[in-house]
Amino acid sequence: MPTLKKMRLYLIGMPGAGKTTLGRALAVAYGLPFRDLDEEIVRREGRNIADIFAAEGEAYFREREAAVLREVVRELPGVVLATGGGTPCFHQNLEVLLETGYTLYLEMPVSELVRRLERGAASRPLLAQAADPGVLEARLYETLAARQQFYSRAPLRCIGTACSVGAVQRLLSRYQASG
Ligand SMILES: Nc1ncnc2c1ncn2[C@@H]1O[C@H](COP(=O)(O)OP(=O)(O)O)[C@@H](O)[C@H]1O
Ligand SMILES: O=C(O)C1=C[C@@H](OP(=O)(O)O)[C@@H](O)[C@H](O)C1
Ligand SMILES: [Mg+2]
Repeated sequence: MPTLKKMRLYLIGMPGAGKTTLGRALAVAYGLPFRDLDEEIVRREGRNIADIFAAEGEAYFREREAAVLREVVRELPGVVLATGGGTPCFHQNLEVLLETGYTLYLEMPVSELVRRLERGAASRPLLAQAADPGVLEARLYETLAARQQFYSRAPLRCIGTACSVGAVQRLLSRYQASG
Protein backbone atom coordinates (compact mmCIF):
# COMPACT_ATOMS: atom_id res chain seq x y z
CA MET A 1 0.00 0.00 0.00
CA PRO A 2 2.58 2.68 0.93
CA THR A 3 4.00 4.13 -2.26
CA LEU A 4 7.02 5.68 -0.56
CA LYS A 5 9.16 3.66 1.83
CA LYS A 6 10.43 6.70 3.64
CA MET A 7 8.08 9.59 4.00
CA ARG A 8 7.32 12.05 6.70
CA LEU A 9 3.63 12.49 7.42
CA TYR A 10 2.72 15.35 9.73
CA LEU A 11 -0.64 15.73 11.44
CA ILE A 12 -1.74 19.22 12.39
CA GLY A 13 -4.99 20.56 13.86
CA MET A 14 -6.73 21.71 16.99
CA PRO A 15 -6.30 20.05 20.39
CA GLY A 16 -8.69 17.13 20.52
CA ALA A 17 -8.80 16.68 16.74
CA GLY A 18 -7.22 13.24 17.16
CA LYS A 19 -3.69 13.86 15.86
CA THR A 20 -2.03 11.62 18.44
CA THR A 21 -4.62 8.84 18.19
CA LEU A 22 -4.80 8.75 14.39
CA GLY A 23 -1.06 9.30 14.04
CA ARG A 24 -0.29 6.14 15.99
CA ALA A 25 -2.65 4.10 13.82
CA LEU A 26 -1.26 5.59 10.59
CA ALA A 27 2.29 4.75 11.64
CA VAL A 28 1.28 1.10 12.10
CA ALA A 29 -0.49 1.07 8.73
CA TYR A 30 2.51 2.55 6.91
CA GLY A 31 5.14 0.63 8.87
CA LEU A 32 6.76 3.88 9.93
CA PRO A 33 7.93 4.98 13.37
CA PHE A 34 5.53 7.22 15.26
CA ARG A 35 6.50 10.32 17.20
CA ASP A 36 4.31 12.69 19.16
CA LEU A 37 5.96 16.09 19.41
CA ASP A 38 4.56 16.77 22.90
CA GLU A 39 5.89 13.41 24.10
CA GLU A 40 9.33 14.18 22.65
CA ILE A 41 9.38 17.50 24.52
CA VAL A 42 8.23 15.83 27.75
CA ARG A 43 10.93 13.18 27.43
CA ARG A 44 13.70 15.71 26.88
CA GLU A 45 12.47 18.03 29.64
CA GLY A 46 11.67 15.30 32.19
CA ARG A 47 8.38 17.00 33.09
CA ASN A 48 4.91 17.11 31.60
CA ILE A 49 3.47 19.83 29.35
CA ALA A 50 1.38 21.41 32.10
CA ASP A 51 4.46 21.66 34.36
CA ILE A 52 6.57 23.20 31.59
CA PHE A 53 3.90 25.85 30.94
CA ALA A 54 3.47 26.53 34.68
CA ALA A 55 7.18 26.81 35.44
CA GLU A 56 8.52 28.46 32.26
CA GLY A 57 5.56 29.97 30.42
CA GLU A 58 4.34 29.55 26.85
CA ALA A 59 7.24 31.35 25.13
CA TYR A 60 9.72 28.83 26.53
CA PHE A 61 7.48 25.93 25.48
CA ARG A 62 7.25 27.32 21.92
CA GLU A 63 11.04 27.55 21.69
CA ARG A 64 11.48 23.96 22.86
CA GLU A 65 8.71 22.84 20.51
CA ALA A 66 10.42 24.48 17.53
CA ALA A 67 13.82 23.02 18.43
CA VAL A 68 12.52 19.50 19.05
CA LEU A 69 10.52 19.58 15.81
CA ARG A 70 13.70 20.31 13.88
CA GLU A 71 15.55 17.54 15.73
CA VAL A 72 12.87 14.98 14.89
CA VAL A 73 12.89 16.02 11.23
CA ARG A 74 16.69 15.85 11.06
CA GLU A 75 16.84 12.43 12.70
CA LEU A 76 13.98 10.68 10.90
CA PRO A 77 13.60 10.53 7.12
CA GLY A 78 10.55 8.32 7.64
CA VAL A 79 8.07 9.14 10.40
CA VAL A 80 4.45 9.83 11.25
CA LEU A 81 4.56 12.87 13.52
CA ALA A 82 1.63 14.15 15.56
CA THR A 83 2.32 17.81 16.28
CA GLY A 84 0.78 19.90 19.06
CA GLY A 85 -2.20 22.11 18.23
CA GLY A 86 -0.08 25.26 18.21
CA THR A 87 2.99 23.87 16.44
CA PRO A 88 2.35 25.26 12.92
CA CYS A 89 1.61 28.72 14.28
CA PHE A 90 5.02 29.59 15.76
CA HIS A 91 8.67 30.00 14.75
CA GLN A 92 8.23 29.18 11.05
CA ASN A 93 7.37 25.61 12.03
CA LEU A 94 4.77 25.37 9.29
CA GLU A 95 7.43 26.08 6.66
CA VAL A 96 9.55 23.25 8.09
CA LEU A 97 6.58 20.90 7.87
CA LEU A 98 5.60 21.92 4.34
CA GLU A 99 9.17 21.62 3.05
CA THR A 100 10.08 18.26 4.58
CA GLY A 101 6.98 16.06 4.38
CA TYR A 102 3.27 15.65 3.75
CA THR A 103 1.17 17.81 6.04
CA LEU A 104 -2.37 16.74 6.83
CA TYR A 105 -4.86 19.02 8.57
CA LEU A 106 -7.34 17.11 10.70
CA GLU A 107 -10.28 19.47 10.64
CA MET A 108 -12.73 18.78 13.43
CA PRO A 109 -15.90 20.75 14.28
CA VAL A 110 -15.69 22.67 17.55
CA SER A 111 -18.75 20.79 18.87
CA GLU A 112 -16.81 17.51 18.58
CA LEU A 113 -13.68 19.06 20.12
CA VAL A 114 -15.73 20.20 23.12
CA ARG A 115 -17.21 16.72 23.52
CA ARG A 116 -13.75 15.14 23.47
CA LEU A 117 -12.00 17.71 25.65
CA GLU A 118 -14.63 18.25 28.33
CA ARG A 119 -12.89 15.79 30.58
CA GLY A 120 -9.33 15.97 29.35
CA ALA A 121 -8.75 19.73 29.18
CA ALA A 122 -6.78 19.84 32.45
CA SER A 123 -3.67 18.30 30.84
CA ARG A 124 -3.80 20.94 28.08
CA PRO A 125 -2.64 24.12 29.81
CA LEU A 126 -4.10 26.55 27.28
CA LEU A 127 -7.56 25.08 27.90
CA ALA A 128 -7.13 24.15 31.56
CA GLN A 129 -9.01 27.18 32.91
CA ALA A 130 -12.01 26.43 30.70
CA ALA A 131 -13.76 23.94 32.98
CA ASP A 132 -17.25 25.03 31.89
CA PRO A 133 -18.24 23.62 28.45
CA GLY A 134 -19.51 27.04 27.32
CA VAL A 135 -16.19 28.66 28.18
CA LEU A 136 -14.29 25.80 26.58
CA GLU A 137 -16.35 26.18 23.39
CA ALA A 138 -15.72 29.95 23.26
CA ARG A 139 -11.99 29.42 23.83
CA LEU A 140 -11.82 26.82 21.06
CA TYR A 141 -13.66 29.08 18.55
CA GLU A 142 -11.28 31.92 19.38
CA THR A 143 -8.21 29.69 19.03
CA LEU A 144 -9.44 28.17 15.76
CA ALA A 145 -10.14 31.63 14.29
CA ALA A 146 -6.55 32.65 15.01
CA ARG A 147 -5.03 29.41 13.72
CA GLN A 148 -7.13 28.83 10.61
CA GLN A 149 -4.67 30.81 8.47
CA PHE A 150 -1.93 28.30 9.35
CA TYR A 151 -3.94 25.08 9.29
CA SER A 152 -5.49 25.92 5.93
CA ARG A 153 -2.08 25.91 4.23
CA ALA A 154 -1.77 22.13 4.60
CA PRO A 155 -1.99 20.46 1.18
CA LEU A 156 -3.98 17.57 2.65
CA ARG A 157 -7.17 17.92 4.63
CA CYS A 158 -9.49 15.42 6.23
CA ILE A 159 -12.77 16.61 7.69
CA GLY A 160 -14.59 15.48 10.81
CA THR A 161 -14.89 12.02 12.23
CA ALA A 162 -14.39 10.53 8.72
CA CYS A 163 -10.63 10.87 9.24
CA SER A 164 -9.95 7.13 9.41
CA VAL A 165 -6.69 5.42 8.52
CA GLY A 166 -8.20 4.23 5.24
CA ALA A 167 -9.50 7.69 4.36
CA VAL A 168 -6.08 9.25 4.93
CA GLN A 169 -4.35 6.52 2.93
CA ARG A 170 -6.67 7.12 -0.03
CA LEU A 171 -6.19 10.88 0.23
CA LEU A 172 -2.42 10.56 0.33
CA SER A 173 -2.29 8.06 -2.55
CA ARG A 174 -4.33 10.41 -4.73
CA TYR A 175 -2.12 13.34 -3.77
CA GLN A 176 1.07 11.42 -4.54
CA ALA A 177 -0.32 10.24 -7.86
CA SER A 178 -1.27 13.79 -8.82
CA GLY A 179 2.10 15.30 -8.51
N1 LIG B 1 -11.68 8.92 16.20
C1 LIG B 1 -11.99 9.25 17.47
N2 LIG B 1 -13.23 9.06 17.94
C2 LIG B 1 -13.56 9.40 19.20
N3 LIG B 1 -12.70 9.93 20.09
C3 LIG B 1 -11.45 10.15 19.68
C4 LIG B 1 -11.02 9.82 18.35
N4 LIG B 1 -9.71 10.17 18.21
C5 LIG B 1 -9.35 10.69 19.41
N5 LIG B 1 -10.38 10.66 20.28
C6 LIG B 1 -10.36 11.15 21.68
O1 LIG B 1 -10.24 12.56 21.66
C7 LIG B 1 -9.31 13.00 22.63
C8 LIG B 1 -8.19 13.77 21.95
O2 LIG B 1 -7.47 12.87 21.09
P1 LIG B 1 -5.94 13.11 20.75
O3 LIG B 1 -5.52 12.03 19.82
O4 LIG B 1 -5.17 13.27 22.03
O5 LIG B 1 -6.02 14.49 20.00
P2 LIG B 1 -4.89 15.59 19.72
O6 LIG B 1 -3.57 14.90 19.76
O7 LIG B 1 -5.23 16.12 18.37
O8 LIG B 1 -5.06 16.62 20.79
C9 LIG B 1 -8.83 11.75 23.37
O9 LIG B 1 -9.60 11.62 24.54
C10 LIG B 1 -9.12 10.64 22.39
O10 LIG B 1 -9.37 9.43 23.06
O1 LIG C 1 -2.97 23.97 21.09
C1 LIG C 1 -1.90 24.19 21.70
O2 LIG C 1 -1.32 25.30 21.68
C2 LIG C 1 -1.29 23.07 22.46
C3 LIG C 1 -1.72 21.79 22.19
C4 LIG C 1 -1.19 20.62 22.90
O3 LIG C 1 -1.14 19.50 22.00
P1 LIG C 1 -2.48 18.76 21.46
O4 LIG C 1 -2.95 19.49 20.24
O5 LIG C 1 -2.01 17.38 21.14
O6 LIG C 1 -3.48 18.80 22.57
C5 LIG C 1 0.20 20.89 23.47
O7 LIG C 1 1.16 20.99 22.44
C6 LIG C 1 0.21 22.16 24.27
O8 LIG C 1 -0.66 21.96 25.37
C7 LIG C 1 -0.23 23.38 23.46
MG1 LIG D 1 -1.77 15.27 20.84
